[in-house]
Amino acid sequence: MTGNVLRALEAVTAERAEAAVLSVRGLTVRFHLSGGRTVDAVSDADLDLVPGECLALVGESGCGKSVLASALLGLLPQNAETSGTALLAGPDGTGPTDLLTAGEKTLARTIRGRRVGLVPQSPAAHLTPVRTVRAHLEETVRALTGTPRRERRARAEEAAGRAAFPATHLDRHPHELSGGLAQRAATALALIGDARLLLADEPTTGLDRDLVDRTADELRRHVDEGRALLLITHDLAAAERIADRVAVMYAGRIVETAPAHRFFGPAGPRHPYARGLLDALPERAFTPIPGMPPELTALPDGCAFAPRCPRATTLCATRPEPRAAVACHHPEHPRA
Ligand SMILES: Nc1ncnc2c1ncn2[C@@H]1O[C@H](COP(=O)(O)OP(=O)(O)OP(=O)(O)O)[C@@H](O)[C@H]1O
Repeated sequence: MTGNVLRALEAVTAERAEAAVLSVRGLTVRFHLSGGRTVDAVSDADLDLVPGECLALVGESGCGKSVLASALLGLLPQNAETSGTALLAGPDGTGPTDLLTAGEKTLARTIRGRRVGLVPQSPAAHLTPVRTVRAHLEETVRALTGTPRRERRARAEEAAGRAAFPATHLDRHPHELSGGLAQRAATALALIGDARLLLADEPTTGLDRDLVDRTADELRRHVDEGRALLLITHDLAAAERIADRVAVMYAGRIVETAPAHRFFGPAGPRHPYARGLLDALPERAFTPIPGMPPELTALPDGCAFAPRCPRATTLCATRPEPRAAVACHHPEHPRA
């Protein structure tokens, strides 16, 4: 890659960071365990999300995706040590908030639900079993918007409508809902605060393919209305369906970020791990990546994927810095 191309890419990155709803730099999360051991769950992650864009964060189970999301929401446990910045753009001309240093009071009162909407991993578990969907919606309308009692019913129905939750099912309890409807109820709750950033953590887990597609399409609709969506998923088919860009995580690091059309298209990803993930899909080569991810308590100094990588050389004993959004000493050539 020539210096000019690299400079052009850097300029695009700087421009994106400026327009970003969320701009994360050097996000690192380390858990301290008893006996002095540590878990490097997220290392030096950078990402930007602009309005009207969906970024899918993908990677195998345990690679740090949910920890990254929890860090953004200030929901990490006490034994976590965090560094870096995660700037959330302020509403209408006000300055950004660093989600990593904001206090719990700020996060609870002004961020979660209001400026960041969370679409949870298991919607049924997220809903209180003894309350109807309407009661959930009205309570969230009250808590987030301070709407007077007489208008709450209409606001709750509006919120249900925005998430395509049927008005006929509003008086049902969570156990009376199908997986798809529970997902829509949870999405309706996430949309009430009208947050510009939505964070969806494995929103399609446990759904059948048809429901995965419908949930993904609904989330895309909210992106098309101008929201930014960080979609955390190990479901590459869902990511392909709705993402504009894909960030691939391996052993706590983002190893490649690419436009979705290139990542899933004929050119393919450039990091050997990202290519391995795609090749492992049944509808593609159906060839699993050999070996297992490393323990996050004992990460090597160099590239963590090297022991599983067909392209590894002695150079990989040193950590590859990201170049043109790929952290690899020997990136693959585009397939087409
Ligand atoms: N409180 C904690 N203390 C110590 N380690 C933790 C803690 N929470 C998470 N971890 C570790 O951090 C790593 C990343 O976990 P994370 O849940 O983010 O993975 P993930 O990519 O979201 O996986 P999945 O798709 O299975 O949810 C894992 O090794 C996990 O065991």
